Amino acid sequence: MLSTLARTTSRLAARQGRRHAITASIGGANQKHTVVLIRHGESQWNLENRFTGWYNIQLSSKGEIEAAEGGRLIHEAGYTFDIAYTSFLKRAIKTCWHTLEQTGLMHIPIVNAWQLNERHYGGLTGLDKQETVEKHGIDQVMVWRRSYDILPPPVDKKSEFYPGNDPMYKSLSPEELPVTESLATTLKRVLPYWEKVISPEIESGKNVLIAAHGNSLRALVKHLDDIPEDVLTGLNIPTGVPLVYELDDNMKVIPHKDAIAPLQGRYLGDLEKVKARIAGVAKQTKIVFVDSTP
Ligand SMILES: O=C(O)[C@@H](CO)OP(=O)(O)O
Repeated sequence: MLSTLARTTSRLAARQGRRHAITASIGGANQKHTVVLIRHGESQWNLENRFTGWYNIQLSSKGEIEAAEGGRLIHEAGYTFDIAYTSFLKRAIKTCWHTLEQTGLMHIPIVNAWQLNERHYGGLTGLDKQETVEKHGIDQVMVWRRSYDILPPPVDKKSEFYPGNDPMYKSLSPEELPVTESLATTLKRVLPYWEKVISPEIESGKNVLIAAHGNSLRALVKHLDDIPEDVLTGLNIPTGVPLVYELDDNMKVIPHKDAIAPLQGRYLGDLEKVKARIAGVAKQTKIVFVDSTP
């Protein structure tokens, strides 16, 4: 009993110390800013291995747990937020809620921005990723999944997967409604939102949480970490793992010693497990060897 109490007390002291360090650095001459990114927990279509994009699928039950676990890690590490940004999609919104619940911050403002949505997967939306490999070949599918600026085939404007048919997007102009997106075109909406809306809030001293998606976050970290296009193709972001960035006065990333290249921010949690989860994202499409021996 006593040892449990002692452990809890020392954990709380460490947490308070870290909180204090963050606050002190914000008040000092050399301001240091913190932003925490988190990809949503596993969705039902991640589980079913389907191209998702803007489809508004819910978290799987494992994804709910991953999101809460991500929030718990953030809380344990002592981070706190003044405002949270998320997309229009419920898998990211729910992840944001879980994070704020675990950190005791359900009262802070949450801003929903369509600009943080997942990249739109065009005509691939809803298709099984591995079946798509069997039909079109791994090289073609990897071009669609990870090339920087090659667009997947467009979605039919009559399809339920075209955002113009969803009342949720009625405030978007026709030019803003995608029929397909590459990472490059995703970046064209993520980056202005970061620069015009999120970054000024961080510069003003606010601690910010961003709960978003694999590819909208790949676009954001391309900018933050200045990742070249050919390196970005190999970057996968795992579900539900917090990714913490510390930024200097000029909003430049201060590299963390535990960062997994090409990122300079650090993932929270057991890094070996994080690496295994990153590999899991890459393995959603794989080459299948057919045994032709008689
Ligand atoms: O299907 C999607 O929308 C994304 C993220 O789940 O997949 P990928 O990792 O293949 O870009």
